[in-house]
Amino acid sequence: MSYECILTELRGSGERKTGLITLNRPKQLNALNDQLMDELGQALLAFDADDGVGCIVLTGSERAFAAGADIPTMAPHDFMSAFKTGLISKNWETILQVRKPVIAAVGGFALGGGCELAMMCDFIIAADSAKFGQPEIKLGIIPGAGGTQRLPRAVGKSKAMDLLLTARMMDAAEAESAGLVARVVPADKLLDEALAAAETINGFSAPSVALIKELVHQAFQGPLSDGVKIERRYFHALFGTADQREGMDAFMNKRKPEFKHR
Ligand SMILES: CCCCCCCCCCCCC[C@H](O)CC(=O)SCCNC(=O)CCNC(=O)[C@H](O)C(C)(C)COP(=O)(O)OP(=O)(O)OC[C@H]1O[C@@H](n2cnc3c(N)ncnc32)[C@H](O)[C@@H]1OP(=O)(O)O
Repeated sequence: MSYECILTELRGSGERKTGLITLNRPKQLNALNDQLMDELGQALLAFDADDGVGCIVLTGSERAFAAGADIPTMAPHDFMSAFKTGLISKNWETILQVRKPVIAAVGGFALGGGCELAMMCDFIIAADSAKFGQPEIKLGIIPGAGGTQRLPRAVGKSKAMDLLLTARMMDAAEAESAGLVARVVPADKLLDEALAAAETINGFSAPSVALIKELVHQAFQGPLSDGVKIERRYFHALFGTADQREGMDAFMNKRKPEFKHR
């Protein structure tokens, strides 16, 4: 499949590869327009459906992961046109349908919709050059793709309010200490580190990987007691897989497991 606003390729040396998606509107700092998000949705769903793909890595350019929704696209709208069209691509939620891990490799600016997109991924590895923010208030609007909901859950109420109300950016170190980012790496090592993390995950049992992703997202949905109950059932269920037998046999026989991903 050829795209205009993104680049896609398969990376990795193992049986299960990593689907690498690079946002590719560098002149506009990867601003998210309809075409980019429609292409991103297609690429995400294609990698998710490919049994040869274990993980997906989403990245941008050195200067910007994404500087937000495309402002010239939004500017002409009024309430009714925004309300009727949903304003930006129907694909806003597509990334949330993906069952495989999506790692955001963020260098440079991740602002507005760019920060929201990164927060929709399963975890963020940031370059030391990364800057995060939700500066929508400067445009006379507010975040529209989960920024006011996911940011407080990631960094706490006070820091989220500070970032949302002052429109200031936070650098990679602050983002990591606040809990938004899993780890910070040198900018020139960002993609290597993200692909290495994906390669590690690709080697583990696919049912375990999928259930960990599903259960961590469940932790934000309901009461702890419900989440623990659901986790316990999935824990028991994995004892019905060949990979559980392979994983425990490999440990007891002091050898590397060869998971069959079932
Ligand atoms: C399939 C699943 C998809 C899931 C998608 C999930 C996300 C949903 C996406 C929709 C979200 C909608 C709701 C969202 O909350 C709303 C927003 O995002 S509003 C926009 C928020 N962002 C901003 O306000 C940042 C705007 N940009 C800047 O402040 C500055 O550009 C900068 C980033 C601080 C960099 O400044 P400089 O280094 O000085 O560089 P320039 O300003 O000269 O920029 C270079 C070049 O890029 C163009 N550009 C930058 N940002 C945008 C943008 N957001 N839209 C369009 N174009 C942008 C800028 O105009 C310059 O272009 P040039 O003038 O040279 O032609």
